[in-house]
Amino acid sequence: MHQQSPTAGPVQIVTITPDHKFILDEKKLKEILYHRRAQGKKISLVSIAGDFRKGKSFMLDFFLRYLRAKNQKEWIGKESEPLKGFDWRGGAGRHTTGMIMWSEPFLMSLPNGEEIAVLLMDTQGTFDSNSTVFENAFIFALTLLVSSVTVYNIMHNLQEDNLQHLSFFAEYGVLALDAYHTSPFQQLTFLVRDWQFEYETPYGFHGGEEVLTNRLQIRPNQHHDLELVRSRLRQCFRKVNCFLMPHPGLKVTNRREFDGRLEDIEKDFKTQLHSFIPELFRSDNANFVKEINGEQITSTQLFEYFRTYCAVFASGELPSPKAMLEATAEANNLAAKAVSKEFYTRAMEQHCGGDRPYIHPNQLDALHQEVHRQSIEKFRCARKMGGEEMSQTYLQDLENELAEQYSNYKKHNDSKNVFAFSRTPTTFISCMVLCYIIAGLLDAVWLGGINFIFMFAFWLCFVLLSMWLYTKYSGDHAEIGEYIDYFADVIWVHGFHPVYSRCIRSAMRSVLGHTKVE
Ligand SMILES: Nc1nc2c(ncn2[C@@H]2O[C@H](COP(=O)(O)OP(=O)(O)OP(=O)(O)O)[C@@H](O)[C@H]2O)c(=O)[nH]1
Ligand SMILES: [Mg+2]
Repeated sequence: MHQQSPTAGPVQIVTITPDHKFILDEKKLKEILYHRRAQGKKISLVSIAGDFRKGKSFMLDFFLRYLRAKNQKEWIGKESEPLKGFDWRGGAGRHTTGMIMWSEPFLMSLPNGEEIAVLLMDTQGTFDSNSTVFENAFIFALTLLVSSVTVYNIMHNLQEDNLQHLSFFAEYGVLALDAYHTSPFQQLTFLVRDWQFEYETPYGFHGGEEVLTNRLQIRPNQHHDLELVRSRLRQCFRKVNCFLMPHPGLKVTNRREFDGRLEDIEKDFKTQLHSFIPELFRSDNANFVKEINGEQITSTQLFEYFRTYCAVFASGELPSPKAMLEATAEANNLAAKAVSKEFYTRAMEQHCGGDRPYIHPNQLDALHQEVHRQSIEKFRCARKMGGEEMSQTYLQDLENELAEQYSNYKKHNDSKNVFAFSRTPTTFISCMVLCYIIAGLLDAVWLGGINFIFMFAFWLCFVLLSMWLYTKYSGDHAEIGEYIDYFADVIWVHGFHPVYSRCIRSAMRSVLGHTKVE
């Protein structure tokens, strides 16, 4: 795990307006997901969702401490240190609004040594008096869709309404399961706060599993809806588990001046934090890395999913599970396209980016052909949802975008060619002068018979130079101009340049008076 910069902090990526519309801040989200530390890496997004005023942001700050401490045993911090990071506070009015992500990814290693980027996200609490049903559903849906691990924070007990809340997603999940044979959601962890029945069921994951099994049991004569949610939940979430957390103590809940310091928190709570958080961030958990359609995705892809899902929800109504499935397929193609385009850009930047010198147009073209081929191949090989027809549309888009990028690289490369622009006429004029002098000298020593060779070279240079001038100033037959440039390059590199460098070196030797100038 890497050191975070001192400016790292919470960033609002989704804002909810007073008229209950939401706005995705693509620029800020892009800054996080395209952070240099996350580039090209697989991603894990751990989020927390649930009712308002139930200690979600507070809990996230402990996640933050764990990730910052780089696996140290004493990750939980000092006894008198205030708890900071995602904003949390006491009181009855809701605090977090929209969706908030930590500005920098954390790095973790998978058991096979591969580094992945881990992100944290806080969400607006549901069911406060200001938010609408759609708002709640939107927050919850988007969180589940983009996260690899969602912590569903609930108070006191796992109740029927908590399960009902998930019924819509279960329906979508089953649809996706039928269509693509892979479960769309990964890990759902119920986190029961203030568990009061420790005498009956112990704190921790073991107790949680007991409660969960009990609640998910299908009983005879149960209402059809209740039965459906239960049967589907385990099907469409790849992992569902539950953790029972003790009450943190009265100083935490009742004191206005409580600032999150550990010395004010009950020992039981701290002990359970030690068992909950390291387990939640276990990198050998198969569901830790975000997957869509059975493929582990990178941060670039996640960005496309975010955008597409937000566009689907923009109508202001919760879309049907079928529409969500279509959106996922669309996002899946968009993400594959983004990865291929990123590959193309990165490879081209390496060879002809802003800080690279001018390269010959033929060389640039050969580079483009090869990188383009690989980029298209990458798109074709990516697992895509939505069938061949949908993927063809996106392939065409990719082709167009790559062609546009190539034309920009060409223009940029040409603009670096100031010297090369003057090199062609300089070379030809020098050749002509040289040929003319040699022909004159030969004439003077009565060897005029072989003059025709030099006069031929003279006129050849003259014709090439005229043609070159014509192509440059008229803009016609640009490829002929490029060939002439190439020919002049060859003469320059193999003829003039070595002679010229040798002259400079010997001139320097004679000026400096020693022989070791290279
Ligand atoms: N009862 C109880 N209170 C807690 C717990 N953890 C933190 N709190 C307190 O709950 C209050 C709200 O904490 P936040 O983290 O801001 O809660 P939140 O769920 O993020 O609230 P919203 O952002 O408004 O949705 C604070 O006073 C915390 O001290 C807990 O486990 N149980
Ligand atoms: Mg909060």
